[in-house]
Amino acid sequence: MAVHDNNTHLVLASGSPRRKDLLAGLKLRFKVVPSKIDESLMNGEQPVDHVRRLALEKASEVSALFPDTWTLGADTIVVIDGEILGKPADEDEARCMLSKLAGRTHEVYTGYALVHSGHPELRRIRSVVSQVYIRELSPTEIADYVKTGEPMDKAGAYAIQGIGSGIVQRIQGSYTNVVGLPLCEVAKDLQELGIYDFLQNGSKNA
Ligand SMILES: Cc1cn([C@H]2C[C@H](O)[C@@H](COP(=O)(O)OP(=O)(O)OP(=O)(O)O)O2)c(=O)[nH]c1=O
Repeated sequence: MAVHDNNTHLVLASGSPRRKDLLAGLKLRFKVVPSKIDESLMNGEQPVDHVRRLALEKASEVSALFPDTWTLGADTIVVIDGEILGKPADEDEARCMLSKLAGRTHEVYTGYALVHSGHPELRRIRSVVSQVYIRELSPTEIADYVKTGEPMDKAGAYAIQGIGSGIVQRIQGSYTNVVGLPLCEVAKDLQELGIYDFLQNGSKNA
């Protein structure tokens, strides 16, 4: 069954510069089209269900615009004591999130969905979890970090790939999953779907 042709590319359904940078690292041919879905939590929704649902909604919304094309959507959250932390609404919330995370281990979940507009039965929806330990932080350290602005568009109010690398003491699991896209798992899925080499090399393998 042919699920690609010479014009095939991947669409990344995301406005996250981190996801774009991560995917670019795989040297795949892709274009970026952000989704506009509502990312609210549903009552009683578990972390895994939440990230998988949002990843699928993001991918599906954008996929509808691109016939016969693969689309990738993703969603990342931080979870501590069963509480889901998304992106902080303001600096107060960012300080509050960082106080909860300081001196503790938390989980980072990223869900991702790969959907093909012409072959809905081929879709893949997965989630990956990593553990992150953030060192003890004084209120002044938290306030200073929030003032940098970096926490504001990041789940859990920190960026492991940025200034936040100075407060992450250790992680267990996938690093790219924490940044926003588990590349090893995504690459494996693209390989299993038979499009990884094609997306890297263009028509060479078509
Ligand atoms: C924990 C963590 C999250 N993040 C980012 C990744 C995501 O961009 C963001 C989580 O928000 P998301 O809602 O997953 O993504 P987004 O709104 O930025 O982009 P889109 O929905 O269009 O795909 O947090 C980091 O950059 N570094 C980190 O260490």
